[in-house]
Amino acid sequence: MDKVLIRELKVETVIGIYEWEKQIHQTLLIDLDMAWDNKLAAASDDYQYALCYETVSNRLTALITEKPIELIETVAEMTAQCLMSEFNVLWVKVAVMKPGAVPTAKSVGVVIERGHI
Ligand SMILES: Nc1nc2c(c(=O)[nH]1)N=C([C@H](O)[C@@H](O)CO)CN2
Repeated sequence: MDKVLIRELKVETVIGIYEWEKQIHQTLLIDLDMAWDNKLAAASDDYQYALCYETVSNRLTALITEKPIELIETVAEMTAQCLMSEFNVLWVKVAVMKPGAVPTAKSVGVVIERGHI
């Protein structure tokens, strides 16, 4: 299965369940594996057939920073639904990491897979 990948997309946003977290911005790091048939883009060398990782990154950053969110699970689900509905991605794996959320862990996070090929 072909994929388009984004690694460690950095999104600064209001995220968390505690009152103090609603007053600050924190960093999320997002990894995306998006099923995409890359054959057509490669054969034609034509951008119109590519899943544009730049456009995806910008759209997801806008979506996630639109309003405060409590759970990183919500971020993961919103991300997956956006990719499937707006970009016609048939399957996606989304990992959302919140570095520093637990002082004794380098990072914590969730991963989901949605859709099917
Ligand atoms: N499964 C989750 N557990 C926790 C979350 C979360 O989003 N998903 N969030 C918090 C707090 O916001 C935490 O990040 C503050 O350190 C706690 N557990």
